[in-house]
Amino acid sequence: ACSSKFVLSQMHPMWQEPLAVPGGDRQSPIDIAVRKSVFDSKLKPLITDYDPKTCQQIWNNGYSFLVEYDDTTDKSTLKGGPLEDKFRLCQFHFHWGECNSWGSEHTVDRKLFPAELHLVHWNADKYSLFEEAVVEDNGLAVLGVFLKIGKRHEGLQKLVDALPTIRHKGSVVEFTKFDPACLLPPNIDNYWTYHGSLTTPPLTESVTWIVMKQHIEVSHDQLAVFRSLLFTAAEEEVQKSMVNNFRETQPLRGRTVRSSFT
Ligand SMILES: COc1ccc2c(ccc[n+]2C(=O)c2ccc(S(N)(=O)=O)cc2)c1
Ligand SMILES: [Zn+2]
Repeated sequence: ACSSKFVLSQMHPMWQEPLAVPGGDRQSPIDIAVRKSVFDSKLKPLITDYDPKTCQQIWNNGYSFLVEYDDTTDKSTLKGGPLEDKFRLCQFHFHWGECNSWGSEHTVDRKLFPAELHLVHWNADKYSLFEEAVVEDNGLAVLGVFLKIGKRHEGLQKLVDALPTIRHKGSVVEFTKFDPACLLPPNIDNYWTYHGSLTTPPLTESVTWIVMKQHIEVSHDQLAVFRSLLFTAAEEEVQKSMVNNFRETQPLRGRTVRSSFT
């Protein structure tokens, strides 16, 4: 039973009605219908080059928790795959459910995963700041990785151990020397890619999505710690558990999802 103070799985206002963007015809997330995706042999392998020294802090922004990187130089970058330019890593975060039956944003043939990792990058060849890139068609590239419940993820544990120190919205702690490459699946050459949007406000249609076919495994207990976070700030009367912070899948509107594998 949940204690009186904590209203569990209170749907966060932002997610009660998935906001529709007027005229938005490239919204995210989507369902990836595998048999309708089109193999594109011109898609190159993805090249990630992350420097753990650029890791700066971890904080609760009231939607998710973010691990933020210094993106003032080209130290942590993503290129290749569907991308023409070099993109800089600015942050990664997750989306998850109140239970292990759902929580991911993208689905694969309508299959839901318990959580989804997003590594957010912006086009440093064309723009000089994230804020500039976030409103441009080719401004952002987000790498999505599905999480499944299984064996404990050793690399994730450092992050899980920091979560109790950022329980409330607005809390920030220093977090350094974390290599986000440890959160990628062994094979990053098998992925789907399509043009979409941010999945939280401002929902701007500036994202080249690259969703990994291969998932990573985390333990039940590790994911349970995600759910101990709160949407609410310390001073708020009613505390709300940070769960179900995912957006519903959006209409494809004629888009094609390409695959890098057959
Ligand atoms: C211009 O005002 C902004 C711009 C971006 C904001 C934001 C608030 C939260 C997240 N963001 C994000 O940057 C953001 C939001 C969603 C995602 S997602 N889930 O990867 O699509 C990535 C990044 C406000
Ligand atoms: Zn996200």
